[in-house]
Amino acid sequence: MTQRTIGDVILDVQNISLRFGGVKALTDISFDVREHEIRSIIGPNGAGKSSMLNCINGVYTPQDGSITFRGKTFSHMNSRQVAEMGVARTFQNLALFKGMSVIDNIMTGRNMQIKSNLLLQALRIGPAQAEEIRHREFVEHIIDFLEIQAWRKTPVGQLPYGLQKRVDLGRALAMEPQVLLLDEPMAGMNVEEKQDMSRFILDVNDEFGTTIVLIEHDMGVVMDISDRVVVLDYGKKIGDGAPEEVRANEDVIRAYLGTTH
Ligand SMILES: Nc1ncnc2c1ncn2[C@@H]1O[C@H](COP(=O)(O)OP(=O)(O)OP(=O)(O)O)[C@@H](O)[C@H]1O
Repeated sequence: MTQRTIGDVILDVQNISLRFGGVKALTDISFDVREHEIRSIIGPNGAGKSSMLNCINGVYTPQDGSITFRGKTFSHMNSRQVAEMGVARTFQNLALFKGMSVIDNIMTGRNMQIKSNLLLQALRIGPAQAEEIRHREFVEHIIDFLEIQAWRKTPVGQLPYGLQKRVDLGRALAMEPQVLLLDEPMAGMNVEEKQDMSRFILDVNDEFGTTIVLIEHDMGVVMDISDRVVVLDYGKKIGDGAPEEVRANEDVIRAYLGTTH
């Protein structure tokens, strides 16, 4: 990996417990994420990875614990409020508008940044026009960065899966997040697509300075690109540290031996 400066703690997860009826999805989970870091959460199926991401994202409200983002602690915040604080995410099952073009899908990520009122936007006059031009420029920059110029006007539903994942990343980047949550960005990809996506994640982290929290099943990818890794198993944290540390952790080895990962 290139030499990057990892900063102070930007996201602090403290003693999070989450239950669904009798199911304990997460039990007393604590970990932190430092500014500019690539931090991964791994674990076998049903370990609690998506639940953890959904707590950070404001989709689920944990019964216990707190999450502090840039010094602000929240336990009851909805997804929109979390997004406004600077946390964006991509989805395991793509959440794109299949009939809309690549550009228009990425533009939806700019919605929160648009300040002018709806009528001015609809008429494209005055400040709304200037604003639209600015947003459009930013979106074009993302399109160039993700090397998807050739498909700018193509409806997203017509693109191969790997490219759709890239558009989803573009939509999240359009929000100019400080922290980007990636939910299995390589799921369903072939080797080449995985290599491309790994490179884009590293470049986003490097060039945009975005802090990244990543859930991923492909252990090879995780170990290659992460600064630190949290390991969950049955909703409990069983490992936390640099990739080489986690790889040598007996509990982690045991948890993975019984699975297909
Ligand atoms: N909305 C829900 N309602 C009830 N139980 C849930 C809900 N979401 C998750 N769970 C349960 O919580 C546990 C953790 O699930 P979660 O999806 O967070 O794991 P995961 O590590 O992301 O799994 P996978 O790798 O298969 O996506 C599982 O037992 C799951 O069945």
